[in-house]
Amino acid sequence: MSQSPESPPPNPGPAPAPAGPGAATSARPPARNPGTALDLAGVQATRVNAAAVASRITALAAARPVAAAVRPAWLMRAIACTDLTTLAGDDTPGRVRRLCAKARLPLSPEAQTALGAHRPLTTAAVCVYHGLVETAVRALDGTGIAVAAVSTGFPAGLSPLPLRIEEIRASVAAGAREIDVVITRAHALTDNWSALYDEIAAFRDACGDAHMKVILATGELGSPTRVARAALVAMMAGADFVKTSTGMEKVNATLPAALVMMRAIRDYHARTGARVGFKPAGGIGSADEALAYLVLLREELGPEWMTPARFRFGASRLLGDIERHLDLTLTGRHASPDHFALG
Ligand SMILES: O=C[C@H](O)COP(=O)(O)O
Repeated sequence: MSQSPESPPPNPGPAPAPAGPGAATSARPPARNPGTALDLAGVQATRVNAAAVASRITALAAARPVAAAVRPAWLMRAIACTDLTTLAGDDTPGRVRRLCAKARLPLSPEAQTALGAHRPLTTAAVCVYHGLVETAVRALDGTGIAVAAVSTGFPAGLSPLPLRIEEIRASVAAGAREIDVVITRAHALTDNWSALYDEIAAFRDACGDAHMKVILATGELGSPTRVARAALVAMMAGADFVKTSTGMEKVNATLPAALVMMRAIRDYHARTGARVGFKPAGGIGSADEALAYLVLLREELGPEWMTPARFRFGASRLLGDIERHLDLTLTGRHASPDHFALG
């Protein structure tokens, strides 16, 4: 198993996606990744050429941008694929309820109509710490918007394993339909792939019917090869999504890390037929960044991944910037930076 970012598919530029704004905000993937046995030889054989990754990302930046005519549809797709997140020490039930109100109505009905949305637009999920899961579940009741909980001693993931597993179970019992788990980085950093596999498999078992996103903390893994190997191990252990970052590392989501993870997802799909989702998270705050990730996603994994079932942004600030962009499209005037503060 090897990645070959040095030979990317031809770059067609971002052909306008019939984004179907507001489409399918159901947060549940159509089928889960059952996982496989740990293929240690396959993991160890995986190597990534960092220079080739960099050159692919440079080429992407130089390609033509998403055409102005279809930017609103792409940006509404970004909203539909967002896990609207608050993960702060001073989170309160009131803040989470306001965030949930924003998740239910990320753009005004008038704006949605003017932008051509075919059905009501919502975010895919609201992502909170365990202690606020019940508040979010109540606030989102009847909407179909999932509550995602960060569990397993987020963000460092260094609490005792039984406590991390218990935290997952508690979040599921409280109503979380999605669980974002963090890996023990030391397992990846010491090439202890079997320990990493066992840990993630135990997390998956504790998740039960809740879908599991595995956070690799790519900024702490040291090399793209290690990112690719960790992503593969996570998928073999049953990850429904692989996610870049907690938002708390010094380096969070990056396009190079995203490319490496998308290629790992592609490899895994080719080997098993399972379509694992991808979630870039941490530090993604602008509409232009969101478009860059969506273009990369479309080129690397194809349009069938451009759905909340297989793609999410983990973001606390992104929605505000997308709103400003869409407002500019509609009014021709720039809103003040704090006009769309929440989200
Ligand atoms: O999982 C999501 C991240 O924690 C969000 O990070 P952010 O606050 O930098 O957008």
